[in-house]
Amino acid sequence: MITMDAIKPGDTVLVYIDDSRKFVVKVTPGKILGTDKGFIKHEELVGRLYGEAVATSQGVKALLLRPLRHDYSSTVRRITQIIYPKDASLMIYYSGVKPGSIVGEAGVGSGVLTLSLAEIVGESGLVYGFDVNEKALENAKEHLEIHGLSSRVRLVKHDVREPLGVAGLDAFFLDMPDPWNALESVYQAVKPAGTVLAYVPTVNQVEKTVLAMERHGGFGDVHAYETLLREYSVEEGATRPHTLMVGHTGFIVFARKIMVS
Ligand SMILES: C[S@@+](CC[C@H](N)C(=O)[O-])C[C@H]1O[C@@H](n2cnc3c(N)ncnc32)[C@H](O)[C@@H]1O
Repeated sequence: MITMDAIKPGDTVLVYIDDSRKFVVKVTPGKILGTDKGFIKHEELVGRLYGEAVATSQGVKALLLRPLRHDYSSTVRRITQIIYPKDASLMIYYSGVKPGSIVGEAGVGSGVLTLSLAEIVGESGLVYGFDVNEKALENAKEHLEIHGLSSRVRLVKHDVREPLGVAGLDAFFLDMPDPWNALESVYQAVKPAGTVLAYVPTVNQVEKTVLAMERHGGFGDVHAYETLLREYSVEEGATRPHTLMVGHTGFIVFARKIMVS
């Protein structure tokens, strides 16, 4: 028999009105979700099933969904540029990160990638999230708590261009202006054959990162990628790509740690 979980206090729910009105709430009776399409009292969610719809105070339909990884980018409070799902998904896929992995990340920024990594490494894994900005760490902490993922992440205020004080990591993710200056500290933190993924917005940064990896000598299987994702408008007899798309986000550099002889 298939059992369906009813929403209870403390659960995390994605309240979806439309693509520009998605809200993550930790269900807390007494609290209210306010939107420009009306409000919903949290207690109205308790006992509902995921997948059900409720009406806002203005009678607008809102779906009750489970937050997925690609919802993080549209629901976190953005205090920095973020990594989009099309890039985060490829980076995570190439990294080999899985349940039980121990990974590093810098900078944490708005925490979009941190949330996905925390979800993937599971209860037995760990994410070290480094950032020089205290506000970024506080913001990420708040989001991790809402999603019940705090225990899987250690947030550390630290400049990753300096030694990290951790070793044996399975993978390291870099999203910072000058990843080439963090290569030695990342090299020391990652285990042999571990993966390193850098995300940079310009081709100049790609070149600097790849050339620095070559000069360093401790990185092999180095590649640079760009991802393009195009959504379609589906209408009978008139299905076609959306007129507008996200034309540019950033580039991804992939490498594996190799032993320096
Ligand atoms: C673009 S944001 C990262 C966004 C994040 N990946 C996300 O998806 O939300 C870049 C972050 O790197 C941090 N940063 C810059 N240089 C750093 C360094 N040397 N060490 C650690 N963090 C650094 C900044 O403070 C900023 O929060």
